[in-house]
Amino acid sequence: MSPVSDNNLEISRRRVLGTVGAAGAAGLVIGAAGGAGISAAVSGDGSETGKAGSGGSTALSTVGATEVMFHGKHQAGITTPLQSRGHLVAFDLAPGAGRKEAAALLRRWSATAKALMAGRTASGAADTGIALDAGPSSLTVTFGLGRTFFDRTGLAARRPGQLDPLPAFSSDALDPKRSEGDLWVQIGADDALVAFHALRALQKDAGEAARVRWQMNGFNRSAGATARPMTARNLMGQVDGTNNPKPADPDFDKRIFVPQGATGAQDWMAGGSYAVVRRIRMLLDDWERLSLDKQEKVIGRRKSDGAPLSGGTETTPLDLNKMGPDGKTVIPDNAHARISAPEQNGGAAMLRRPFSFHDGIAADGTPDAGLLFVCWQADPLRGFVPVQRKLDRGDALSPFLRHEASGLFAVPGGPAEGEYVGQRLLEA
Ligand SMILES: C=CC1=C(C)c2cc3[nH]c(cc4nc(cc5[nH]c(cc1n2)c(C)c5CCC(=O)O)C(CCC(=O)O)=C4C)c(C)c3C=C
Ligand SMILES: [Fe+2]
Repeated sequence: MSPVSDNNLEISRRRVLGTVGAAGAAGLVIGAAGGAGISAAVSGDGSETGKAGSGGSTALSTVGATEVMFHGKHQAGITTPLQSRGHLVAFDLAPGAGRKEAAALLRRWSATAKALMAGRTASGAADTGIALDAGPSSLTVTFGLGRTFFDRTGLAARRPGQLDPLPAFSSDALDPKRSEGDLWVQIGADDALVAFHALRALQKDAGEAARVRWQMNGFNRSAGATARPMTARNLMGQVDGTNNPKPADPDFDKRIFVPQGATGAQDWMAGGSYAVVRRIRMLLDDWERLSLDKQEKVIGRRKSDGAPLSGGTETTPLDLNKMGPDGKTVIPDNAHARISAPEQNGGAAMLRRPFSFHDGIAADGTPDAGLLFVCWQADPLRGFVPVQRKLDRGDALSPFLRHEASGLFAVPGGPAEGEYVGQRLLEA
């Protein structure tokens, strides 16, 4: 088994253990801190996970029993392996709600997230019962704060410069109603009911303090759908995620997380990260009209297995200088993988952790489908922004995409035991 991305690395470990689990202990606990490593195997009889096995003594499957820790250096849902279901939801604080209400809300949300991620029922809001019988199913709940949060709570002086608005890009067709927001929540789980249950519980917890501004639903391939752990595919059919930074890379933490010793306006962000969220519609009818050869040239990689057009396997580094018999570079000058590569962007890198979306068929008959692109970095000005600027100028993929919504959120570090997310900002 050759892991091909950090996500797959983790998935492969999980599945190796999961195979063992089928014959014995079935559940796993995944730590939220630093690389989502597996910290322990737990019994699958339900004693560790609350709801698990409530209907009898049958052990949960590995998918159901896998638990991601709420507490840790970083919030869960950043380096956690991709889950098969996702909800992204942004809230605005209600008129009149300020710092006190925001602190109480984040305290309530943290308590609910912790309980649900452990497979227990929600206590704050009456539990809806949607997730009864299921285990934690790798549920993660990740909380972020938007630029406007700091004005609403009187904390503008502590707003990091990293939350300055993203520049406008020529290919943007952004809908402000589906963009930004005071607060952002990313929910991921390997079970659709567990994910929806968390969404409902958090929405109820918001009570009078905050209202939903926008919500988007996404998905990835289900755990166990492939014969061996593989990098995900997107709705264009491409293997997507291969060249993500890996937790084992020496500069991974520096690139993705705000340093622990951060000072000034950033001190409360130590261990945190910045999420750029883009709803990117794929113009699938146009894309699917391209021949396979043209599709592969647009990306610079083979569609079948994600290998670079310059040769090798999926994990072989791109040879950007390799020339073809026609005297042109084998990976075209405007290929997406070339233009977005860190070596073409002064080292700019980000951790891409997307969900696909499909919201039915639009009035013109085209699928309203694409990518809920979520990327993580210590500083968007050294991650998303330079790369998107470059893509905006000459990416062969751009004609097949439409950026429909955008958000930038500060995602505080993981809460210590007894803490809620954002406490270091709100109670300083
Ligand atoms: C600004 C950042 C990026 C946006 C927006 C983006 C959109 C986007 N990408 C794909 C498909 C693929 N992207 C791939 C690689 C890749 N993409 C970005 C950045 C953005 N993509 C980076 C930094 C990289 C890695 C480059 C490298 O280091 O080699 C690939 C190739 C496989 C891989 O490495 O993941 C594909 C395929 C789509 C469909 C899309 C918008 C919908
Ligand atoms: Fe990309």
